[in-house]
Amino acid sequence: MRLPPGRTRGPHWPHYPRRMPAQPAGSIPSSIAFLGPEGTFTEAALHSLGTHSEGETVPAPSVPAALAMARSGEVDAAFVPLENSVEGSVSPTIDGLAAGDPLVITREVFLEVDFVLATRPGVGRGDVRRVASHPHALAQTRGWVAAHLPGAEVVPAASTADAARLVAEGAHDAAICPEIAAARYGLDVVGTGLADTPGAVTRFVQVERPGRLPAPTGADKTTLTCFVADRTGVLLDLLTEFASRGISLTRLESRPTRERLGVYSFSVDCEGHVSDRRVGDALVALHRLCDEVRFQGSYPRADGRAAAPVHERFADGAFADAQEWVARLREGSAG
Ligand SMILES: O=C(O)C(=O)C[C@]1(C(=O)O)C=C[C@@H](O)C=C1
Repeated sequence: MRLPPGRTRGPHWPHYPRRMPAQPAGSIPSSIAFLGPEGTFTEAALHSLGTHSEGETVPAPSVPAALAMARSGEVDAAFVPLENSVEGSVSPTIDGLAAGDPLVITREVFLEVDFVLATRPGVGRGDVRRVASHPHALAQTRGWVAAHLPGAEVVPAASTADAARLVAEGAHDAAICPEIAAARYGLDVVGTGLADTPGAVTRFVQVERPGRLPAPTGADKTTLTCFVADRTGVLLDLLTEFASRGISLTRLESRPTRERLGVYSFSVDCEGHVSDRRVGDALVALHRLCDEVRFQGSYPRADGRAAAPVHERFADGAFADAQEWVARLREGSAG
């Protein structure tokens, strides 16, 4: 099962891991930091786009480090995991985008993830006493590890590829990682199909300093973080602004603000682009309602799902008509 020596990248990149269909072109920054080291799912997702040569992609040791590189201008963009269909959101990304200098999402990519067990040549599955991986990967393979490596110590690593690198250095016995990471660090694959839920998908995002807003495509998403006062019904008020304009949410979660226990912000993905009148109108309302709304980008959706049909009541023309009507009233006309 071991890949031939030296076969790290190249012919197998386009084939594995599998990218989800309907990837939009998006904007192409010239340098991009990704959660590294080489061999992570994040790197695989980035390369699956086929838009970057190796020299333009820079491995970062962590999600906060990748975001810091984009904020400082050391690179044009960062590419990081945001959520997984089994394990949920990647909190260093959600929280890292909600605080600090603004960054906006300009592209999303979905990648199916599955894991292998990788060891140094000669170390069998029965020899594994310490197994390492990224916490999200450990969570997605908990059942497999309990069944096949009972009693092994489970150690978190900065990424799946970092776990593979540490195994190659002798720090741990085995890594749970992508097959490409096993190949990259010269490890043997001694177990495949480790995911407890086959077909799991991770969503990755490209983020940049504000300045480039991807053009609307008709199938877009907008991401926001809403900071609200701690008062009864505020979440209902917030949701009403979307529902009353026919805007479907694709993700909603609360995150602690770190101010004190019980004070949360809401991280929201909704359908539509800020240049759609209904989305712009909802943002106007949220700006009034919330202590702060952080706009985190409008970008083409890449999950292959069609946008929910927009009722004519919520189409751009309906908003334009209504605004013109009010303008006429303000000029003294009867409407
Ligand atoms: O460690 C990696 O390979 C990553 O790209 C990170 C990450 C994550 O953050 O969830 C990405 C996909 C998998 O779910 C496991 C780990």
